[in-house]
Amino acid sequence: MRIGIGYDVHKLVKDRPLILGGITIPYSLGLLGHSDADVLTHAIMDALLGAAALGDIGQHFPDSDPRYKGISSLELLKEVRAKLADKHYAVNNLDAVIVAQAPKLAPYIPAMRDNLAEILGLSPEDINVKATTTEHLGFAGRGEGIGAYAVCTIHRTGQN
Ligand SMILES: Nc1ccn([C@@H]2O[C@H](COP(=O)(O)O)[C@@H](O)[C@H]2O)c(=O)n1
Ligand SMILES: C[C@@]1(CO)OP(=O)(O)OP(=O)(O)OC[C@H]1O
Repeated sequence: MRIGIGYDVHKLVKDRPLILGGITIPYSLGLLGHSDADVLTHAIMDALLGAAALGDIGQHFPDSDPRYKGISSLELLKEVRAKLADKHYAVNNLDAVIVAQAPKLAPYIPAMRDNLAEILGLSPEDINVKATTTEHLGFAGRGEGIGAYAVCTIHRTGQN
């Protein structure tokens, strides 16, 4: 059994959609990035890559590469799953926290879990997503950005 951790932050700006776990959430602001800036999925990918000692998403999907401009982070997550499979690793479970003062995310979390589970070939029971405010403290509390943390465990499926 191996564990991994991921953390990411994106800035909230006007005229961008807010996409978390592949779900578009109605809000006046969205996250800025080269991809769709799905900060939750980014933290999860970094946790998975970390567990497999495969570096981080910036190394695999550089933000200088036009192939990734505007890409759905769920597409990148599929690639991360494949990269782990190439090294004979599969995911057991993951847990994540989205740090956002607003909007209220709880109603969207079941759909995020379903999306992530489908792509990772897991049951939604193997995926937990939580949300927290920071009680108006710091960049997230001021509504300047959204952060996400993720941890996961993976196991070997065969000989490396
Ligand atoms: N963007 C958010 C932040 C929090 N929640 C939910 O609200 C509950 C209370 O949050 P605190 O930061 O005051 O602990 C928490 O249980 C979250 O589920 C949310 O839905 N969206
Ligand atoms: C996801 C990638 C894809 O080019 O771009 P961004 O959306 O800017 O996200 P970031 O968290 O900065 O990670 C870098 C890249 O991997």
